[in-house]
Amino acid sequence: MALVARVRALLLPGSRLRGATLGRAANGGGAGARRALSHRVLVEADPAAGVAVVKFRNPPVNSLSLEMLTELGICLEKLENDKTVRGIVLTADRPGIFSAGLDLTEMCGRNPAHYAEFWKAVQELWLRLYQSNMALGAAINGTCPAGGCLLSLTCDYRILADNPKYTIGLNETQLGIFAPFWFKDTMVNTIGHRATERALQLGLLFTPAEALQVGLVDQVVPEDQVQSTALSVMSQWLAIPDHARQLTKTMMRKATVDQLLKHREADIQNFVSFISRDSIQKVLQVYLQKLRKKNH
Ligand SMILES: CC/C=C\CC/C=C/CC(=O)SCCNC(=O)CCNC(=O)[C@H](O)C(C)(C)COP(=O)(O)OP(=O)(O)OC[C@H]1O[C@@H](n2cnc3c(N)ncnc32)[C@H](O)[C@@H]1OP(=O)(O)O
Repeated sequence: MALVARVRALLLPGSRLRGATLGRAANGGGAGARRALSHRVLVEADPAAGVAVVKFRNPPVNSLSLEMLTELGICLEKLENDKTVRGIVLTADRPGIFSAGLDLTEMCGRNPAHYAEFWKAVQELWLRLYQSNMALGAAINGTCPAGGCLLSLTCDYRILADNPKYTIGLNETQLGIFAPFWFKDTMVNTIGHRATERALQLGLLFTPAEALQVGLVDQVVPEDQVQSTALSVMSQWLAIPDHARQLTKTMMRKATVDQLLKHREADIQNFVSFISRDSIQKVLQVYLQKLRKKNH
C-alpha cells in the first residue's frame, strides 16, 4: 500500500492516529513550541533556530512497526515542506531505548502481502531520510540495534550517550537474518568496507567507546548532554549555505540511493521470499519468545 493509502487506513475509525493533531499546535508555535504530530512521534520545533527535534515514543521499545514507519514518514514529509525547518534531530522521547529496530511482529506469522507492504514502508522511510535535503542529526539516548542503528546512520552525524548499557550496530546475523545491501551500503559509507564486513558478519553491537573508535558515532557525551550537543553540532551544519551543503550531500549519497531505486521491486521480492521461509520464521519466533520470556 502506498504512503497515502496507508495514511488513509490509519485515519479510519478505530485507528489510534484518528484525531491526532497533524498540524501546528493551537499555541501557534514560537521558539521551543511543542507540536504533537501523531501518537508515536513528537515534534518540538524551534523556528528561530530552524531546527525540529523529532522524538520517538512508541512504547515499550520504539520498534519500527508499520504504523510507526508511516507516522514517522508523514511527520518528516510535513517538516520537509515547512520552510522554517532546515535541520532535524532524531531522538527517543524517553532515554533508554533509541529504537529496538524493525518490529519483529511485522515479520512473523503474517502473509506475503503484509511482508511486502512492511518492507516497502521500510524502504520509503530510508529513502526519505537518506535523501533528505535537511541536515539530520541523531541524538542517540538509548540502545540502538539493527533498524534503530540504520535510522541513525541515515543522519549526517550521530551523538551517543556515554552509557555502557547502550549499544549500537546492525546485529541482524545474531537473529539468524541478514542486513540487506542498502543497510550494508549505509554502514560502509559511514565506517568503511572492512569494519562493516566484520560488524555485519558478527552482528556486532558496539559499546559507546567502541562505536566512537570505529567511527559509527561522531561523539560520545554524558547522557544528559546528548540532545544539547546534537543541537549545538546542528548549528555548525546550518552555518553552511543550504544549497552548497545539499548539493554535496546528494553527490555523496546518490550512488547508494540509486542502487535501491534501481532494485526496489527485486529487494521487496527478496525480502518476502526470505522472511516467508519456514526456517526463518522459526528462528524469529524463537528470538521473540526469548525476548518475551524475560518478562513473564
Ligand atoms: C532480505 C533481508 C532480510 C531480512 C532483514 C530484516 C531486517 C531487520 C532489521 C531489524 O531491525 S530486526 C530487529 C532487531 N532488533 C533487536 O534485535 C532488538 C530486540 N530487542 C532487544 O534486544 C530488547 O528488547 C531491548 C534491548 C531493545 C530492550 O530491552 P528491555 O528494555 O529489557 O525490553 P524487553 O526486551 O523486555 O522488551 C519489551 C517488549 O518489547 C518487545 N520487543 C523488543 N524488541 C522488539 C522488536 N524489535 N520488535 C517487536 N517487539 C520487540 C519484547 O518482546 C517485549 O515484549 P513483551 O511482550 O514481553 O512485553
